[in-house]
Amino acid sequence: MEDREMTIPRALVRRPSPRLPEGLVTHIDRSPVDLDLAVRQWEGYAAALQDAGWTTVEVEPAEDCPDSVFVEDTVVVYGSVAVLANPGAPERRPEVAGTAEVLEEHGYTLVEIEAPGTLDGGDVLKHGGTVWVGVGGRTDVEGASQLRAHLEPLGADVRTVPQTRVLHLKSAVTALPDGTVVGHEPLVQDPSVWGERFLAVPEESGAHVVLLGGDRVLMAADAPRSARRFRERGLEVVEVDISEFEKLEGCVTCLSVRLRSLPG
Ligand SMILES: NC(=O)NCCC[C@H](N)C(=O)O
Repeated sequence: MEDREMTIPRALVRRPSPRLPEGLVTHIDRSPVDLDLAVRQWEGYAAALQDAGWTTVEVEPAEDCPDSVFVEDTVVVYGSVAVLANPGAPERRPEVAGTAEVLEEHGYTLVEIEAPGTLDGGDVLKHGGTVWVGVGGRTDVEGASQLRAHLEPLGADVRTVPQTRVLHLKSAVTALPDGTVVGHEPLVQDPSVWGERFLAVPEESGAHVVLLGGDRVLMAADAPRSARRFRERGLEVVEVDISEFEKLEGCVTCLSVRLRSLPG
């Protein structure tokens, strides 16, 4: 790995569309989204990444795509390969082209999930060499099997996980730096998938962490009891208010794509 890759971690982000308040809701009731507040929260989120040493790279805004701020759903990055998603919600498919453009400019090898398979990046949890894919919501069996075909030659161990209680797998579980998988139990279909590695957290948003590097994690501000538990485990927790995105079933994870080993 080149020095530059080691020293400049980058994260893709995408400015909210003016049509954000029209974003999809599936598992919760719709409530009004304050666009101005959402933009301020998005800026706060990007600033938190930057404060933690990440260079943010903006994907061209997609003004006609209400959900485009949730950039994570458009791609799965693994090493130097970017697997372009085929989002399970047809309305979101036009979002993928902008992400592809930026990743191509940055030297990634692009491959894609092809119809009839569907896959959203939010259904893919990676840690170490293991990749868990939530199947049953926006991602289907065919999409997961195409992802496996792309990633197994790269050495990934790809495992499918049933997932229907929330929008995406990473709305239910994410991983702490040491590989502990955290989830709010009522929303996790089958915690036994993770065995001893599973840690229950008391709040829904407590299950959503973005790894910022080292022992530092980013999470939403509305899970203070989970944040306390993480601090007790020795983690440094950065909290951001993302209330307007949560009204559209968004989490901290879905607002960026972290590029840990940028090629070229
Ligand atoms: N990865 C994520 O959790 N993405 C959130 C997407 C929310 C958006 N309103 C959607 O339904 O697609």
